[in-house]
Amino acid sequence: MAAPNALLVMGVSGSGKSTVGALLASELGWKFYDADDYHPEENRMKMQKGIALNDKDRIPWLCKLHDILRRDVASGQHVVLACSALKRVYRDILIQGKDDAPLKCDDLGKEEKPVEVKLLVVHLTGSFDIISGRLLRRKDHFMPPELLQSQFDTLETPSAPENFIQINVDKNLSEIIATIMETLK
Ligand SMILES: Nc1ncnc2c1ncn2[C@@H]1O[C@H](COP(=O)(O)OP(=O)(O)O)[C@@H](O)[C@H]1O
Ligand SMILES: O=C(O)[C@H](O)[C@@H](O)[C@H](O)[C@H](O)COP(=O)(O)O
Repeated sequence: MAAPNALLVMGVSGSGKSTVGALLASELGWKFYDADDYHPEENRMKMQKGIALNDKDRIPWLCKLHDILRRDVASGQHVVLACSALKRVYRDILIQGKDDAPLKCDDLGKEEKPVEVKLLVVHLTGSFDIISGRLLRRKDHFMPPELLQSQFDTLETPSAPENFIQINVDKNLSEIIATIMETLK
């Protein structure tokens, strides 16, 4: 694949997406988006109540994120997105949008030339024990640690032909960032 214009930092809740994504964006000088900031209030309330999201909850949210990625890429802006993107179909929506009605990602009108989101997926992977330990220590966050098992249950690990790397979250942050920077060289 040609050099990516967008990086997706994905994984279950507590895997380090927001932390790694923000550091990486700052290192690269790319724009950073945290998908958590784009959940509608209903989704946040649902998670706060300890109920896992389903496809119907997530798809409009992913479409909105696709629109943002495409808009930025079209203007020459490179982006880092931290987003759970647990299933393959969710990652496909981030790349291509979702054409079939009634959910329509394209609210931007017709562009003059096709815009391709060339995504490198960085999957932060780790054991349930390490990640749940981090979630239990994390303060002031709406996501209850009790939802972690459902995140592992939903997770579809990236596989070919997806353009991806996997990094274990037992590494420290500087090692993780260095690995990603090396991949981008
Ligand atoms: N590689 C790491 N080593 C140690 N702690 C980490 C690492 N990555 C993230 N953390 C910590 O783990 C917690 C969860 O990270 P966070 O970025 O909020 O995850 P996510 O966005 O995937 O939910 C935070 O308190 C963060 O500081
Ligand atoms: O698709 C989902 O179920 C959510 O996006 C979820 O995966 C995400 O993890 C929460 O928004 C909590 O946010 P943190 O990932 O920051 O814990």
